[in-house]
Amino acid sequence: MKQFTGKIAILGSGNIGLSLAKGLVKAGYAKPEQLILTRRNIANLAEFAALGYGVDADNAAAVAASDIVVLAVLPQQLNQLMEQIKPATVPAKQVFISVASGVSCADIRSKSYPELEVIRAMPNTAIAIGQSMTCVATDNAAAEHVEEVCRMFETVGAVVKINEDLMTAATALCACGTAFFLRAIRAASQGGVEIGFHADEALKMAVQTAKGAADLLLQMKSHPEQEIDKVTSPKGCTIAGLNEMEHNGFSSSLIKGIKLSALKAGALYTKE
Ligand SMILES: NC(=O)C1=CN([C@@H]2O[C@H](COP(=O)(O)OP(=O)(O)OC[C@H]3O[C@@H](n4cnc5c(N)ncnc54)[C@H](O)[C@@H]3O)[C@@H](O)[C@H]2O)C=CC1
Ligand SMILES: O=C(O)[C@@H]1CCC=N1
Repeated sequence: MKQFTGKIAILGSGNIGLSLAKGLVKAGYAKPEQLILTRRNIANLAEFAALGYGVDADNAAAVAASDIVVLAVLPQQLNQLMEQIKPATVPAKQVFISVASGVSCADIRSKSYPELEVIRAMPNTAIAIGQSMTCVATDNAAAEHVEEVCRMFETVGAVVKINEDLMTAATALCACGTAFFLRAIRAASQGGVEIGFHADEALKMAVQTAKGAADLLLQMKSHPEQEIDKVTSPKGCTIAGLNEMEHNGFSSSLIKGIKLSALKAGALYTKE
């Protein structure tokens, strides 16, 4: 794998920013010294500084020193951040990647320069361990820069290029999705406790069962229902449990939750 040779600023190193930083270093895409992490309170980044990561409270200085700038603040914090970094932004030098939900490439340019190249990326927190599902979209970036950004995210998981108008849908399905599947695993483990396992064993069993189910789809390239049909023996216990879950709205509640998250993702940002 070709290592990136430039500098990457991650502005707003909270949950997703730090997950990205850890993932890129773990994958060997960049060394800690090639990353500059910013955060309002950099005391919270002391353990990263000790590991050799660049840490700075000054967003503009971080941008000035970087080739790739990752915007990883909350949508409601973005306008202020763009104001802070405008003096250091040089469109011919830096490519901007925004992971902020509900903020378009055009919104970002409207707070910066019209020629700024902006690529949106929607990863999830599994990026820290190289298992993200990252969706990438742009409305103006050069093909070579999009390819570099895809290469970067491919080192830390799977990448799909999508149209920008599907970015809020990607947020709900893939980024919020991590929490949805985790809650499903937690609920399964609670069921396991009720039928006789200690909490730690129940969780371990539920986690491995979920991992095996996901891997069946990935490795066999089959449809979930094909695999479900292999589990549900006639008059058996699986179909009894599964139908009971469906009578209680299992699929419906997931679908409704994903639709609501997508609506909310599209309404997180206020232009002014
Ligand atoms: N958490 C997740 O799983 C994902 C989050 N996102 C998006 O990533 C963005 C960040 O989300 P989280 O990491 O969850 O939030 P967070 O609150 O954990 O991280 C945001 C960080 O930005 C810092 N910050 C705020 N203003 C700043 C400024 N002017 N300069 C420097 N640092 C500043 C905050 O101190 C905080 O540490 C959001 O836009 C969210 O929509 C996208 C995909 C997944
Ligand atoms: O909950 C949120 O708003 C962010 C965006 C996707 C995941 N976390």
